[in-house]
Amino acid sequence: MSAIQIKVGILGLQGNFLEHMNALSKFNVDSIKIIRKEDLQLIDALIIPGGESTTISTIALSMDLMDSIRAFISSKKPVWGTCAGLIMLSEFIDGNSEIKTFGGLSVIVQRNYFGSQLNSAIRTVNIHDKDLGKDQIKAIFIRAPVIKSILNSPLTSIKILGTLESGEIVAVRQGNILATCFHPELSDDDTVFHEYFFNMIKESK
Ligand SMILES: NC(=O)CC[C@H](N)C(=O)O
Repeated sequence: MSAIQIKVGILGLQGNFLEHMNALSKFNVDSIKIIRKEDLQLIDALIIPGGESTTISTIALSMDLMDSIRAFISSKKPVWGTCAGLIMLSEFIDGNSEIKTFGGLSVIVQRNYFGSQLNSAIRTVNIHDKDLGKDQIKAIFIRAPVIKSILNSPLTSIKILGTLESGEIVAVRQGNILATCFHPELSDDDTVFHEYFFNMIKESK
C-alpha cells in the first residue's frame, strides 16, 4: 500500500467480516469492526460483508443503525458491498421482499439467483473497466445475488464493472459505492477489486 494512511470499517453485525479483515491485513490496511454508530466516525471507508441480508437487516434495525449507515453512504466516503452487502446497498429487491435495505445503489437485485449453497461456484467474470487492470477474473459466488436491472435516471450514473459470460451483471460502481455479487476477500488470486477500492479511498481523501 501507498503512504496514505487509511482506516476501513467492516460492518460486523453478521457474516464474514473476519475474512474481510484478514484480506485487508494482507494489504497492510488498518480495519475496525463497526457495530455502533459512533464507530462510523473513525473510518475513511466502509465494507458491508456477505452473510445473510435478512439477518444483517434485522440486526441493523434492532441496533438503530439504519439511519447512521444511510448517512455514511450518502456522505460520499467509499462503501463496498459484497454479496449480502450488495443486497443491503440495493434500492430494490426483486419480489416481495420484507428486507429493509440501506439503499443507495439504484438497482433491482435478485437474491439467491444461482440457487442454493450447492450451486456455489467459482465463475469467470468479464471486466469492463480498464482501471481494474484485467479483462477477466475468477470469482467466488456463494448463494450469490445478481443485479437484475439498473434504474437509470438523469441523477444516477452506474458503471457496469463485471458481467458473467452469460450476461448477468455482477459488479457495478455508482459514485462512492462499489458492489460485487461475489467475494474478492476469499480469493488470493485476484486482488483487482481491493486495489480499485483503495484507489477510490485515496481519491476521496
Ligand atoms: N454469500 C452471501 O452473502 C449470500 C447472500 C444471501 N444469499 C442473502 O440473500 O443474503
